[in-house]
Amino acid sequence: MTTVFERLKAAALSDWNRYVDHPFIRQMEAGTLPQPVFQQYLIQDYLFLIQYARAHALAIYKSRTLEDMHIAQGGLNAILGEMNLHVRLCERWGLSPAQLQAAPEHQATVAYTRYVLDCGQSGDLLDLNVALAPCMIGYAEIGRRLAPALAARPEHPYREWISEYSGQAFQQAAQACIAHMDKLAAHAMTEARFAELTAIFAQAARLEADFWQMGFELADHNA
Ligand SMILES: Cc1ncc(CO)c(N)n1
Repeated sequence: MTTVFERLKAAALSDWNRYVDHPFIRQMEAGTLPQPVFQQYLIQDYLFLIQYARAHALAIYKSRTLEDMHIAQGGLNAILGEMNLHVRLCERWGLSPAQLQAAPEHQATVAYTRYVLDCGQSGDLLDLNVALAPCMIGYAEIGRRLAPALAARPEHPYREWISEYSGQAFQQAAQACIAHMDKLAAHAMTEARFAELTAIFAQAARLEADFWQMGFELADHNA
């Protein structure tokens, strides 16, 4: 059976591909991504995850059943766990969590996180899950794609990042997200609704591509 996620991805394929196949990802895979670009990205991603955790918490609030609440809680836990990666890597560069939190949010971070939060505030749990989906499922797809680069190169500079997203915990969180969208759509999906959801999904995918691009811009700016 085709999942709602597969239908959304097919309907927004060019935006999806610009996100998961961005030069940032290609350079990361090859190990040629400049370190300052990665650092700027990761600092913004820490700020992103704080807001993104709020969006998962909003999904708990938007849940009308305990079952949905538990699923949303699983998503929240995955995000809070993911931030350990950011703290660990940034610590090595001499940045404490307090310093990370004090960094100014870039427009791309503000745009993406507040867009997702607004989808949840103005819409229902399905709208919110579709807005959250490119993040969870896209990073899992990227993790799987980049994992073979680690086997080929034991000293890969982006080993920890790739391991995080290709790892079982994150892969499972992405699978849960796919299954949850199917469950919610079984109650609420019409063809008109699908068109609206595609617009949300495509917008979030474009905001993801802008997020990668921001790393290059900030590194250029600070050079
Ligand atoms: C921008 C962005 N999208 C998705 C993820 C995966 O949680 C992340 N950490 N950051």
